[in-house]
Amino acid sequence: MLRNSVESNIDIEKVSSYEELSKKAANILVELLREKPAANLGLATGSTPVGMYEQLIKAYQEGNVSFQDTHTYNLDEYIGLERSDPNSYHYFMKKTLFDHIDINPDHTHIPSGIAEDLEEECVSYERLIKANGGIDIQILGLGLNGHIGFNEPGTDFASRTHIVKLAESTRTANARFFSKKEDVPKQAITMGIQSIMEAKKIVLLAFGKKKMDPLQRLMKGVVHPDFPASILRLHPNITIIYGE
Ligand SMILES: N[C@@H]1[C@@H](O)[C@H](O)[C@@H](COP(=O)(O)O)O[C@@H]1O
Repeated sequence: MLRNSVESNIDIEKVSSYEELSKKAANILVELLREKPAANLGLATGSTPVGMYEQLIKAYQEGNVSFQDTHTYNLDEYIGLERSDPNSYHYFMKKTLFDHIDINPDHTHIPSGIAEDLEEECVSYERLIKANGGIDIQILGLGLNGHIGFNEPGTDFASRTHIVKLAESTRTANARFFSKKEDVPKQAITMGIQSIMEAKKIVLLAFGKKKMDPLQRLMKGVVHPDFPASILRLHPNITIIYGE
């Protein structure tokens, strides 16, 4: 699919600090949860949403929000890392958010990268999201090569949860969290592009100079699998919060 000039209805908000980005993003989720405490949140890892998680914890501690009835679905996980591995996204989410709020651990869902049958894991993860009514708001970061979740360039726009081979550039970008690049897994399990596009609302966060080129490409480039995030322009309800 190639499209050059897509009329876009993106709600785009520029911020002047990372703190402002984090507060705005957290507020969107807090507002949703006040209206719909049993909402399904689609969550992301990476460094960009960390400040938003801090704000959510603060909102919880101040009594402004509860997660008791909330369900969460994470985008992705590395293949082969135990849940207790500090580099796994299970560990990241537990330490960064879940351990600090009143969410029921049984309501937090992350694809398993150590499932015996990974293909079956993909199918059941998709099924789980659907069975619970779909994602109300999906938080996304932006990979430098346009990846969303771990959907690397070339991923079919119709993809659902699947297993991916990570791009070398992604392994290099994420090596900062590992002691050496060779330790970065070569594969991951990720919600697909179609699974992401089915979220009722998407909030994409991008902060820092190096994210400005990919963001520009998302906003103005050709909508094409070579740059997976470009598909987001076709989502009917997307907010982008960015700053540098
Ligand atoms: N799988 C994650 C993505 O979901 C995330 O958006 C991206 C950007 O991360 P950061 O926010 O650290 O730049 O990193 C990883 O590859």
